[in-house]
Amino acid sequence: MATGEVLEFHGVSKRFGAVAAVDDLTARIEPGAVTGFLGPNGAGKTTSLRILLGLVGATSGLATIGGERYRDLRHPLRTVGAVLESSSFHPGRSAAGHLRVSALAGGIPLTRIDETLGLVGLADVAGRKVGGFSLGMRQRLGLATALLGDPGVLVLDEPTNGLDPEGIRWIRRFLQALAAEGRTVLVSSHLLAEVQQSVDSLLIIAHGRLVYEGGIESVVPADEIATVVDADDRDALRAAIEGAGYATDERRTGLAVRGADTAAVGRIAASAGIPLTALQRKGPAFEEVFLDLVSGVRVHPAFAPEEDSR
Ligand SMILES: Nc1ncnc2c1ncn2[C@@H]1O[C@H](COP(=O)(O)OP(=O)(O)OP(=O)(O)O)[C@@H](O)[C@H]1O
Repeated sequence: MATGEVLEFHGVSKRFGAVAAVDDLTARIEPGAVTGFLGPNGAGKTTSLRILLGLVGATSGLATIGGERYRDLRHPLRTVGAVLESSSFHPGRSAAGHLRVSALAGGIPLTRIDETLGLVGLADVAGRKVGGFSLGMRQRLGLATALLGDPGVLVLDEPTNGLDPEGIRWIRRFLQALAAEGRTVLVSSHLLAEVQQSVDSLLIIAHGRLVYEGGIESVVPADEIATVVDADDRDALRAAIEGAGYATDERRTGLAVRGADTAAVGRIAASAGIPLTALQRKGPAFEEVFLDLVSGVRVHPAFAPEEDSR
């Protein structure tokens, strides 16, 4: 069984002439989770992934997979699988034929061909020419190629680009299952909604710089979130919430609870046996915070310049 590896960027920068495509990127990606690499077009995601995979050299800094640079890995195809683009298949070759070429080149047992085709749901079309494949089928074939060596690390650049909702849902579940097996899954996207629903952890990059690193639930700072909740027995509800350690504020529409999300407040009410008449989240939307972070209007506390402590 493949084991996930930690991925690390240590002060990675890449310049293309006057353009700083990646600017002093330091980040750590853990196994056992799907990590989203989110940023607008041109933010530097693809360049960062290419540096990690040894396809382009960094101007400075170091990117490692399990502590090693890609080029120093003893078994690269068994360590990391990548899908960077989906259009590079020879149209006249079958799906199985493609995997055969990759398996032979990588010294991977040919029995993996049928196994990976089965994994990605292409077993029935193994002998069909790729020229007639839909975009979704090509994405699946790209994934099958990446999985041939049963790697513990998967790196995918915009895997849901151009897919229909069913294809997006399939990839999302597939990646979550791979992470649940303990693999490291890093997936880039410029689509906020996509990442928001499908990743456990998040890196946000803008103009080559990291502007957020952490759990998806912490993107909106907890102290900006409030929950407004109400019950026929408002006094009992207030007592239960305050008993759980949260302060409440009386509003016309109910009690405002700072620093607690709807799930937390709902749980408190349920365990106190209080039926709710309203439960509503208040505070900035994830998208609003994301746009502020990438435009620089907002700086996440962890990335704020150090304050003068005098
Ligand atoms: N080979 C190259 N030569 C010159 N400039 C480049 C090269 N590759 C990338 N760039 C520039 O570096 C910056 C970052 O590009 P990159 O492709 O890494 O961004 P991205 O976040 O992956 O964007 P997208 O979502 O559009 O793919 C852009 O300004 C891009 O034009």
